[in-house]
Amino acid sequence: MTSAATPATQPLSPIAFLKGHGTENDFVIVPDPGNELRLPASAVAALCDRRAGIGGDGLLHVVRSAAHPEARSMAGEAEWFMDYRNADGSIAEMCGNGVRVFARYLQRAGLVDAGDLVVATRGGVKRVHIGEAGKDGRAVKGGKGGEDCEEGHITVAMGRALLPEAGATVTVDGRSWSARNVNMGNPHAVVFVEDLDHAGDLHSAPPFTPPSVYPDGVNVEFAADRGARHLAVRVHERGSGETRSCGTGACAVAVAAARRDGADPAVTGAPVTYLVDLPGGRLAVTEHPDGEIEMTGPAVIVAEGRIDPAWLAAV
Ligand SMILES: N[C@@H](CCC[C@H](N)C(=O)O)C(=O)O
Repeated sequence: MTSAATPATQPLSPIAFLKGHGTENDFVIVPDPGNELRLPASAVAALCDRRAGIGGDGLLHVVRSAAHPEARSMAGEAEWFMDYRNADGSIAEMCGNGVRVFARYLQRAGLVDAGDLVVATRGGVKRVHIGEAGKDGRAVKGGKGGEDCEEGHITVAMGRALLPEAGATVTVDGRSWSARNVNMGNPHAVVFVEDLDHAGDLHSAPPFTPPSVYPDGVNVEFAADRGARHLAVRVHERGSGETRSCGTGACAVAVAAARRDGADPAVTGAPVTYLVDLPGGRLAVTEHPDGEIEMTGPAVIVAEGRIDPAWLAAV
């Protein structure tokens, strides 16, 4: 995680924001096409504060790629850059639920239509497909907020997973498990447990992971089998704490489960799909023989409003 480069002054007029979520992983969305806002870590943390701010697991800063130093090189491919921040203000490479909500915002704002688009992220350019209401064959049935999602589900080509050989140990409240190390652009430690309650109270006892293996921190997923290619997951996110869902985490769990189950698509030549149930809803994750991972789920905008610029400048 690094710190953000931001302009020195804040505009004085009210700043537009929206609030949205994907399987209850919730975000403050701040449209800023020209990258004119000053959003240091303290401002992001204040906006994401659930009592003194708007509240969210993270913030989606919506910027034209050409206007952001970290995205300029992707501007020829992708017009929009998802400048993603965790709730504590730290920067992450990728956010799977965030990129669906980001696409939903672009659609709602009339900046893109349903169908295919590309979004620039710190983890590279991601291909996104916005399904049309009621007729998209990729809809995930049975998920909370799933089939009822008005505007259709959104599928993201998340890229390939890296599976470093070096494993790690995850410790919660004196109990330890060996974890599978999976990188989805951002780091994940996946632990298989028999019962998700074994992860305990992740708020008061967050997981400990060795800094020698994860010097920049890590997202930790606890996964339990629910049936054939069907998993239930709880997640403790780097920079945000326990959240109700994590898209990159669901992908990491699905890949780790496929390797555990001897279902590596690169070997079998057949795609493999896992349903991943998180406290906030269901995601479907498909790994293809070329290694590409597709994640499908809902994305909802719930509100929009204005931020007081004087308040933001003072936090
Ligand atoms: N909730 C996200 C992941 C957000 C970033 C993560 N906390 C990190 O620091 O890597 C998702 O849906 O993938």
